[in-house]
Amino acid sequence: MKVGFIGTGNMGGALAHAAAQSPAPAELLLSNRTPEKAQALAQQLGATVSDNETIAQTCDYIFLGVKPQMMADLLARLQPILSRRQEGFVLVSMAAGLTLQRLREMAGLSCPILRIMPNTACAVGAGLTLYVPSPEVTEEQLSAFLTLMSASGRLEPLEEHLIDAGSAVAGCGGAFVSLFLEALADGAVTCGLPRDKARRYAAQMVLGTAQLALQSDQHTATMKDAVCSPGGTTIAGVRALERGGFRSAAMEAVIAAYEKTLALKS
Ligand SMILES: NC(=O)C1=CN([C@@H]2O[C@H](COP(=O)(O)OP(=O)(O)OC[C@H]3O[C@@H](n4cnc5c(N)ncnc54)[C@H](OP(=O)(O)O)[C@@H]3O)[C@@H](O)[C@H]2O)C=CC1
Ligand SMILES: O=C(O)[C@@H]1CCC=N1
Repeated sequence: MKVGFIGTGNMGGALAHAAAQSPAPAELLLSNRTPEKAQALAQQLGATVSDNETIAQTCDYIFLGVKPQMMADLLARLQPILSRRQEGFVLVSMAAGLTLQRLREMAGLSCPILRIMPNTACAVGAGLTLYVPSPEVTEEQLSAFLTLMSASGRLEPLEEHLIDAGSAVAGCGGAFVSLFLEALADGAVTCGLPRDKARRYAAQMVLGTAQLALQSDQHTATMKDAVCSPGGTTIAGVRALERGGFRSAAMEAVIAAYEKTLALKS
């Protein structure tokens, strides 16, 4: 199987990392506007540097890793090549906000398309990828895609009308949590902890808390109560977060990301 990545930036690159770890080895072709980026990644992954046209002509799965605003131009350029092939390939779009219908219009084709919403943790096997296949995607194509991406972390099907809301938390949330990690580390550094320890402790604690939330049936409110001793240290910190509008800020971040995703459609 041949798998091509057009656009090997933050997200395309992370998915290429995952594809390189697939239990069903595939030949990986990488193309990027700035070729040095594709070259560096190809060296790391044992992949081949290619170009958009070759990928469109030869690959079974064509990952489109460009910004949503660049997708129309890219697909218009690929359209003559893809229309000559007619079948035997799947377009995989990771672009925020672009619906299957919009992608079909841009490609000028009713070919198999997988609309996915991954996150950057796919690079280390701890990602979450939401996906919605177009009706043209066969069971075999979907199954091969899921195997190809199985080293990326969890893969979950989602109805298309929910994918923008899912994207606001699963796709964008990594940036919000990174800010939180940075702030936690800054707090600990202010209290005298060396920077490397502060960063590591914060990341390990967030990882562990997320695992506890996923693996136990506890509500997060119960998890919070279990850390807060009456009259103790944690509740003093919780009070400070509430004073700063922490929960409201986190909600607003997700809602703002969702609203911006909707704006990308227009
Ligand atoms: N970053 C994330 O966490 C997530 C991103 N996404 C989606 O992934 C897509 C890419 O985002 P992201 O990786 O962050 O963006 P980046 O800017 O990091 O990557 C985009 C890449 O596409 C390359 N590129 C642009 N035009 C072309 C072209 N015509 N041919 C080949 N390569 C091209 C760019 O090259 P150059 O090196 O020259 O800039 C760049 O490396 C977006 O659609 C976004 O919505 C989805 C989920 C999460
Ligand atoms: O910021 C963005 O537009 C992309 C989409 C989801 C996460 N990052």
